[in-house]
Amino acid sequence: MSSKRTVAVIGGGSFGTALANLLAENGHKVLMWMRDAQQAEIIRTERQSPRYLKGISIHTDVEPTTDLAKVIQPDLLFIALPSSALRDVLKPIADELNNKILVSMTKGIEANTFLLMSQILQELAPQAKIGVLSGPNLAREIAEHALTATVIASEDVTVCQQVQQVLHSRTFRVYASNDRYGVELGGALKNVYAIMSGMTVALGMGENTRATLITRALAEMTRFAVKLGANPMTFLGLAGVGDLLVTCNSAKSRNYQVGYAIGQGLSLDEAVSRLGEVAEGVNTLKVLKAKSDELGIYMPLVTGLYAIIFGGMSLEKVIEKLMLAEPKTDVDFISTEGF
Ligand SMILES: NC(=O)C1=CN([C@@H]2O[C@H](COP(=O)(O)OP(=O)(O)OC[C@H]3O[C@@H](n4cnc5c(N)ncnc54)[C@H](OP(=O)(O)O)[C@@H]3O)[C@@H](O)[C@H]2O)C=CC1
Ligand SMILES: O=C(CO)COP(=O)(O)O
Repeated sequence: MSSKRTVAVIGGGSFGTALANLLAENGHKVLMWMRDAQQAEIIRTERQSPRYLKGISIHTDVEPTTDLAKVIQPDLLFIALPSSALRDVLKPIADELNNKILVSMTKGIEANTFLLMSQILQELAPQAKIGVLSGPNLAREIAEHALTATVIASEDVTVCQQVQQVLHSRTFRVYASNDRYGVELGGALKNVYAIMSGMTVALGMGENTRATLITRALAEMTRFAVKLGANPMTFLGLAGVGDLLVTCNSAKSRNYQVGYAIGQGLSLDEAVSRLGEVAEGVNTLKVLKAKSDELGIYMPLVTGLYAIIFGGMSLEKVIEKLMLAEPKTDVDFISTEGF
């Protein structure tokens, strides 16, 4: 059993709150930073979040705070901010983050730089020890104690060990990996395919279609990752196929919900504002399309979804292009040759 410590969580949305509860249930004191003082006060007094994870009680050892100087006191910090906010929130306190253990839970890619969140952390705090937590981890299911597994990825084995120690519980199992880049890339890329999957479900397209989509999505994201130097084997693990399966199959996934709403005929803006929470796949689709074009990587699903959402192409046209494209071989994506 791990020794009890004080741990910080930066970000008080669905995932930050679910993780803070897990840590507190394991006996740790948790400082949870959020930007909104009113939300913090409601959590303090009512032990419920007014916006996220409705109906979930927030443990009394989770202390909400809007004070960044206070939240950076512990040695171990989990970061659960949207990718669009991570750099801006942490930049003013970057110097204080050096020599800490920083674990990113954010599944996104920075626009313009194509940096993953742990790479931004490294840039901001070069002396920090960095890890990435990723896997099939729907926040609500974690908060409801559904049996869940995840991956902590870091080049530094002590980071993996410490995260396993503070988080392991009867309902939450943490596997270790040394492939930080692959684990993080898997978590970011799958959001795009979850949008697509939600769309096919809204359109009543059947189980053969969804199984094909998910399998070809795995091929496509692995092909992309291999071209960027990641280990394809990582994509067969929890942070690859595991996370792809859960988000492409669950109506609890916000990215799936955005796709579903678009499939019902809503515009992207309407779908995103109806959601009211972060759906990282929308930005990831843009940056992924730009990067795959730049590097000349064959990504027909990304190209097709981009054409529908940002190019005004009809779904029928995209389906026709995908189905009638040049014949290919099946498991081509593990090899770096021949495609
Ligand atoms: N939810 C899930 O199941 C999972 C989420 N993730 C990842 O975790 C990350 C966070 O997602 P999640 O917690 O679900 O998101 P939510 O939408 O539930 O919450 C977002 C949180 O970030 C805050 N926030 C938004 N913009 C800013 C900003 N500019 N500055 C400071 N704080 C801001 C929000 O505050 P406010 O309420 O004031 O707007 C809120 O506390 C995402 O990258 C997501 O992909 C990963 C695995 C599972
Ligand atoms: O990453 C997730 C589950 O692992 C959550 O996905 P959504 O952001 O689509 O809800």
